[in-house]
Amino acid sequence: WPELSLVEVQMCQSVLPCHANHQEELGAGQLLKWMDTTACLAAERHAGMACVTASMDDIQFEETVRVGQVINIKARVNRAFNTSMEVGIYVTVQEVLSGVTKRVCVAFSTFVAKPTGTHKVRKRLCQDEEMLEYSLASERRRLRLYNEEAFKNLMKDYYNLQDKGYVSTLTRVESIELVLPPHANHHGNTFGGQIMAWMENVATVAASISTCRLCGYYPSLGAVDMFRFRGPSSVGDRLVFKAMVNNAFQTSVEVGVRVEAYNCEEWNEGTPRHINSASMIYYIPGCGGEKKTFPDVTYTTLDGERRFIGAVVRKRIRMARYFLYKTFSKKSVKHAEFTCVLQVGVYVHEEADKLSLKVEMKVKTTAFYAFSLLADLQLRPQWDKNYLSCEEVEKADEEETIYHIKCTTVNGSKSRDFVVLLSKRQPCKDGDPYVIALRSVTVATVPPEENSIRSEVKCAGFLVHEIGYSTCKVSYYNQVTSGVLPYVEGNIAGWSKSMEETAMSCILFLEQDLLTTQF
Ligand SMILES: CCCC(=O)SCCNC(=O)CCNC(=O)[C@H](O)C(C)(C)COP(=O)(O)OP(=O)(O)OC[C@H]1O[C@@H](n2cnc3c(N)ncnc32)[C@H](O)[C@@H]1OP(=O)(O)O
Repeated sequence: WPELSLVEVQMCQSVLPCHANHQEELGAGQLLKWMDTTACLAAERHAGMACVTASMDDIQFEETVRVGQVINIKARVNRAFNTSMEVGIYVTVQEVLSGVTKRVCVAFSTFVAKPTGTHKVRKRLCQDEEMLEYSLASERRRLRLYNEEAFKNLMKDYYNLQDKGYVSTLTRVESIELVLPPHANHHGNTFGGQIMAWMENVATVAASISTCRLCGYYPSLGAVDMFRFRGPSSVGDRLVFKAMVNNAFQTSVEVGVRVEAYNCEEWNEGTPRHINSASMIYYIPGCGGEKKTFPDVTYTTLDGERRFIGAVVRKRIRMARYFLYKTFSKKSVKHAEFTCVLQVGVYVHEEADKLSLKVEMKVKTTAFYAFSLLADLQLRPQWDKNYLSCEEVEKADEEETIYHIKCTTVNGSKSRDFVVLLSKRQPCKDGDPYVIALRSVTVATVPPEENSIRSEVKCAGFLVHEIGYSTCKVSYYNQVTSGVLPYVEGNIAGWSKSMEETAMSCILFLEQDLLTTQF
């Protein structure tokens, strides 16, 4: 056996019928409990003192675990900050007879040393092979501490057009638990994992109302959104769990759960403490890995609307984080719709280490007009604030021109420049789009400059479709390279809306130009 280091803890559990649901599958709540306990033991081992769970990042469950299999949970302190630590949790399942092992999920929890706010945890020295995880831990910390603000910012821009579907309040579930000593640690605090297990319990009932009653299928928990433990609860508290379906997407539903705690006094006065809120994402497993579709949901109250739109925003942020985590682990194949704000839609497609972006814009101008303006790259600094300047280098023929683009600096690094060939084509027949394609080229007349990083555009451009009288759809595509990434990473991670802003500015440019030409 390799020695476990002082920052690692491992737990092994045989999955018994008492851990499983009626379908003989391990309940996600039970798994979350084991994960939280293992991670807490790793944190306490490193800190040398008691710790509490502050948060658990998004988790995607990749495998169903069944009775008779063996679960292995490995938790390791990736990085110690000030009074908090990030613990990485790696869960696998093993088929006992064959020995085949599969990954169930990877999660990241933050633990804070207790008593909180006073005890700094010692920094951890790491080996070379741990350096990547160590650096990524601080990136993840940035994402999780910014999560609520990113959510609030994005909420301002979303609206809903859907008015059909079953009313979400039909799925409302409420349950109560009394915290007893077996539910708490030796300080009397309710275990975070126990709270997550109770939350999963009510969320599953709410999801089942929408799936079993309306479609005749049992739901499975596919992912949990970031959990934040807002405040402690302890032995003797009554915990009230309220769950409801917030929104249904094509093959998933989001269930929101709110937890309120009352001690005896608060119980008599009816003044609860809000200690936790989380969102859980369910799907209906079909045959051959296909997922079944869910019926639409709608709402009748303002609170319902807030939850409905909130689910769309959380999906966007979750997909952004998922992409970043997957990039770290080099495993991919994902297609995600990011936003649909006003006339702009932003999409990402990720496949085999390639990330592509698509921005769709609905523009009130003719396709030919939009095409003519977009095909003149020297006009782009007027609407794209990342472009400092763009000069024509060479015109090969009517359809092909080489440009030198100078871009702004990002994240304090040097500015970047690109030398690109722009090729434009008009439609051959009705229904075909106008095409503008961009890719990097090397030309002797524009050598790399010392104060700028020469970067690459692999495959980018615009497709312009006529969609009616004086209206067109402009789709912008970009296969993201390391040179382009700094300009779009804020969008991918969910903390910036620069792509939507640039798209809005492009729409204004294309539409205003038409106005000034007409009058
Ligand atoms: C298996 C046994 C373990 C358990 O189950 S423990 C029971 C479940 N957990 C709980 O009851 C904790 C309840 N929550 C709390 O007590 C407080 O909210 C908590 C976590 C102490 C944070 O209190 P605050 O007043 O916000 O403290 P603070 O602003 O001084 O921050 C202290 C350190 O915590 C970090 N933190 C706060 N909220 C976070 C979050 N959502 N995600 C990740 N990290 C977070 C914060 O960055 C700070 O870290 P650092 O000192 O800079 O290293």
